[in-house]
Amino acid sequence: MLIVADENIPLLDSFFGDMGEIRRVNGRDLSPGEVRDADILLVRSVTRVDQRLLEGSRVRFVGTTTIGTDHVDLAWLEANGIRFSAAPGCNANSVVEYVLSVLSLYAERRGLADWSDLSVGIIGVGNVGGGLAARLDRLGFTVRLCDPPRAEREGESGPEFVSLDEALACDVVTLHTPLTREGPHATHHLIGERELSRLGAGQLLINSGRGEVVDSAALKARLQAPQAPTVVLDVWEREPRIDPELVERVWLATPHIAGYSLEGKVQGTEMIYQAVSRFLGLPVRKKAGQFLPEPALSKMSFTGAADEGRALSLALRACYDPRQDDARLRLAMAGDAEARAAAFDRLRRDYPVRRECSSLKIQLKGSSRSLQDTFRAMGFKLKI
Ligand SMILES: NC(=O)C1=CN([C@@H]2O[C@H](COP(=O)(O)OP(=O)(O)OC[C@H]3O[C@@H](n4cnc5c(N)ncnc54)[C@H](O)[C@@H]3O)[C@@H](O)[C@H]2O)C=CC1
Ligand SMILES: O=C(O)C(=O)[C@H](O)COP(=O)(O)O
Repeated sequence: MLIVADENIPLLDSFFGDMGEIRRVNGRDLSPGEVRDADILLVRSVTRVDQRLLEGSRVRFVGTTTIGTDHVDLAWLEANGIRFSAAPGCNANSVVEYVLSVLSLYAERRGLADWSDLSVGIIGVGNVGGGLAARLDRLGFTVRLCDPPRAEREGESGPEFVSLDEALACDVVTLHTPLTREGPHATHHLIGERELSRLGAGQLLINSGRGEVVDSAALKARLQAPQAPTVVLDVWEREPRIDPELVERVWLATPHIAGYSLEGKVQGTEMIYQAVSRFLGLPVRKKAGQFLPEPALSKMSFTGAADEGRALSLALRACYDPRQDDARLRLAMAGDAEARAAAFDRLRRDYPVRRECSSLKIQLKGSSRSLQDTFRAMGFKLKI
C-alpha cells in the first residue's frame, strides 16, 4: 500500500510506518502525477484536494491532519466514494493559548492592572471558540458569544448568543469560524468595511481562523483611517503570498502558526492514524502521548513575593510568546513576492518546538488560593 503524505506531518513513520510505503511530498506543490498510484493521501491545509488532483488516481482515503477543511472539496470526494477524515479539535487548545498570550500582551500595552477587565467577543463558538470561552469565563472575563448557526440549532437549550454587532462592541473581538463560501452563514469576508467601521481605537481584533474571513483590502483601508483598532493576524488572504503592507500595519503578525503547538500537531497525526486504522480494519495501538518528548522547560517556581499578574504572564509567555513569531515574519518580508512566499512557508516548515501550558509544572510557594485557581484555569499543572 502506498501512502502519499505531506512532509510537514510529524511522526509519519511512527504512526504509519508499519501500514505501507510512505512517500513524502511538498504539500503546497502537490501534482496529480505524485498521487496517481497512492491508496491513501494525507495532507495539511496547504493542499487543495479536488477533482484536478485526484481524478484518475487510486486514492480511496484522504485525511487532513487539520481542523479546517476549506481546502478539501468534500462533495467531490463523497460523490466519488473516497473516504475523508479531518482532525476536529486537534490543535484547538494551541489556538486558545495563542489568543490568551496575545490578550496578556494587549492588557500590558493598554496598561491594565487586571486583564480580565477586558470584554471579549468570540465569533464562532466551536472547539476553539468554545474552549477559549470556557477558559476566559474561569479567569473572570466578560465574554460574549456570537455563533448564528449554533444559536439557530440550539435555541433556548444553548448558551446565550449575541449578534455580530454586539460581539463587535467588545474590547477584544476574536474570530474562530471556519471559512465557508455558501449558505446563510457564509464567512467569506464576514468582517468587511461595515464591520470594520464599527471597531475603534480602544479595540483589538484577532484573526486566527482563516484569512479570507476578513476582507483584507477593507482592513488595510481601515488601518489607515482615524481611530483604527489594534489588529493581530495569524491568518492571511492568499497565503503564502501575503500582503507585506498589511503586515506592516498590524500590531502582531504571525505565519499561520496559532495551532502549531507540538501537542496540537501530534494529536492531528494521531486522529488521522485512528481514522486510517478504522478504514483499513486495523487495531489502534499507538497514542500521541507516547511520542511527546520531555519539554525543554518543565518547571517554574514562584515564591509568595511574586506579583500575581506578573507570575501568570511570565509562565504563559515562557510557553508561548507571539512576539517571537511576529519578529521572524517581519524579517521574512524583505525581498520580492516569490522570496516572501517561500519565507512564509519556511517559517511554518521549520517552526520551533512549542509546548502547551499543560507541559509546564508550576510551583507556588505561599501563594493565594485565587492565584492557584488562575494557574489551573490557564491549563498549567500545579505543584503546591
Ligand atoms: N490559525 C490556526 O493555526 C488554526 C486555525 N483554525 C481555524 O479555526 C476554525 C475554527 O476551528 P474550530 O473551533 O475547531 O471549528 P468548529 O467547527 O468546532 O467551530 C466553528 C464554529 O463556527 C461557527 N460558525 C460558522 N459560521 C459562522 C458565522 N457566520 N458566524 C459565527 N459563527 C459561525 C460554527 O457554528 C461552529 O460552532 C477552523 O475551521 C480553522 O479554519 C483551526 C486551527 C488552527
Ligand atoms: O488545523 C487547522 O485548521 C490549521 O489551520 C492548521 O494549524 C494549519 O496548519 P497547516 O496544515 O497549514 O500546516
